[in-house]
Amino acid sequence: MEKTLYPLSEPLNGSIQIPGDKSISHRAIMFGSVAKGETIVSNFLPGADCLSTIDCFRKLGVQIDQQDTTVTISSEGFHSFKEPAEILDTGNSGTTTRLLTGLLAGSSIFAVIKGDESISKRPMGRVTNPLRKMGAIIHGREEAQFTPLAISGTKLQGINYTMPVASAQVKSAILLAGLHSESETVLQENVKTRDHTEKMMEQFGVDIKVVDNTIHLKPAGELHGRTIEVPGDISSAAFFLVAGAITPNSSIELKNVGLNDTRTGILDILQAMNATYKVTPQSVHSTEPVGTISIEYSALTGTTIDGSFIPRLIDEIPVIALMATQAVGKTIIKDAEELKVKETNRIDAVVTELKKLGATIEATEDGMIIEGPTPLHGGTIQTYGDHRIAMMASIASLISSDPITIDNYHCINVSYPTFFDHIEKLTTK
Ligand SMILES: O=C(O)C1=C[C@@H](OP(=O)(O)O)[C@@H](O)[C@H](O)C1
Ligand SMILES: C=C(OP(=O)(O)O)C(=O)O
Repeated sequence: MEKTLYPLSEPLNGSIQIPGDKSISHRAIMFGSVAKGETIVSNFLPGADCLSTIDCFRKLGVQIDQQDTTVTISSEGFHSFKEPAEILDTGNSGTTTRLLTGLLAGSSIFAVIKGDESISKRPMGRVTNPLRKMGAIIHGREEAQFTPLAISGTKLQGINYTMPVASAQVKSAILLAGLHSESETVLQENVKTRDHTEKMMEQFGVDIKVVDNTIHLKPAGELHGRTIEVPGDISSAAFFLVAGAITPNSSIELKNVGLNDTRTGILDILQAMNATYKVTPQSVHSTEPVGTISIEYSALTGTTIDGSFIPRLIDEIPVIALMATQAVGKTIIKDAEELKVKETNRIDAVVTELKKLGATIEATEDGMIIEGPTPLHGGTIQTYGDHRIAMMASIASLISSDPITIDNYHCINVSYPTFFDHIEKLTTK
C-alpha cells in the first residue's frame, strides 16, 4: 500500500520518547525463555520483528504474555523446550533467524526455521558453518547456506573461532550455542560489534569475560528469570536525529535513547559533520546506558565513514546518506559491503532511490559517495519492503520541494510502529 508524504512548511519542534531497542528486545525474549521462572520485560519493542521472536518461542512451549510494551515470560527453562509442531516463522527478521538457529543447535529438539522472501536470500552459512564446527546438525537449502533450515538439536562442543565477518548476529548465534555446550567458547572479533548478548549474559549471571576483542564463555547451568528494562533504540532515534539536523529551524529532543558505545557511531558522525546536538546521560551506571539527545538544524559538512565505525552505525547508513545530501562537500562511505545482505541490497536501494529525488550519489563496491548539498524534489520511492529505506524516504519528504510517495509503507512496523505518530507529534504545535 502506498503513502504520500507532504513537505513540511514549519520546523520540527518538541520531544518524543524513543521506543525500545530492537536488538535488546529480541534478546530479552530469548534469554527470558531460556531462563527458568518468570522474566518481566519493560519497554519492549512491539515491532513485527520482535513479535516474530515471541511467536517462535510460544511455538517452543514458552508462555509469553505481551501487553503492548510489557512482556511476561514464564518458562520451565531451556531443557523444557517443546518440539514445535509447526515451522518456526521468523518473518522479516535476520536477528531472530540467526540467533534462534544458534540457540536451538544445542537443544534436544528438532525444529525447522524459515522466514519471508527477503530472509530466504540472506546468507545463513555465516552461522551454520561455525555451528557445524561445534557439532551442530543443520540441514538447509544449498548446503544450509539459506533458509529453510532444519535443526536436529544435539550436544555441542565449544569453539575457538575468529569471526570472518563483523556481525553481532553471527557472534550471538555462536554464544547462544556455546551457552549449553560441553566446553568453553572463545570468540575473537577483528572489529567490535554490538555487545548486547554479552551484556545480557552477564546480567543473567553467565560466566562470560571480554578482554579487548576476545570473548571467553563458559558453559552455563540453569539461568533464572529476572526483570529487564529495554532502552530506546538509537537506530530508530537516528531518523529523527537526521530530521532535526536537516530541517531548517528545527529543535527537537529525543528521550530514552540507548547509548551503548557499540551503537553510538551516528553521534560521532553527527559531530564530524558539524551538527549541533547535546547528549544528557540519564543512567550512566546501568549496563545499557540511556540518555536524552537534543538536536538542532545546522549547516553540515561532508565526512568519511569507514573501518570500525561501520558496525557501530550499520543500520543508520540509509538515513546518514540522506543527511549527506544536505551537507557541503563529499561524504564517502566505505567498508560497508554488509549493506548488500540486509533486508535488501541497501547500497543499491539508497543510491537508486535518493537519485530519484535529485541527490548526487554514486554506488561503490563497498559503499557510496555523496556530493552535497543538493535540494531534493518529490517522486515515487520504492521501499523494497525494507523498513529503513521507507523511513529514509519519509524523512526526505520533510525537506523535499514536492510530495514523496512510498510503496509498502507498512514495512516500517518491522522496527518502528509509532514512526508516523512521532513525525506528527514533532510537526504539530
Ligand atoms: O545483532 C543484532 O541485533 C543486529 C546486528 C546487525 O546485523 P549483523 O549482525 O548482520 O551485522 C544489525 O544490522 C541488525 O539490525 C541487528
Ligand atoms: C538489518 C536489520 O535487521 P535484521 O538483520 O534483524 O533483519 C535492520 O533492522 O536494519
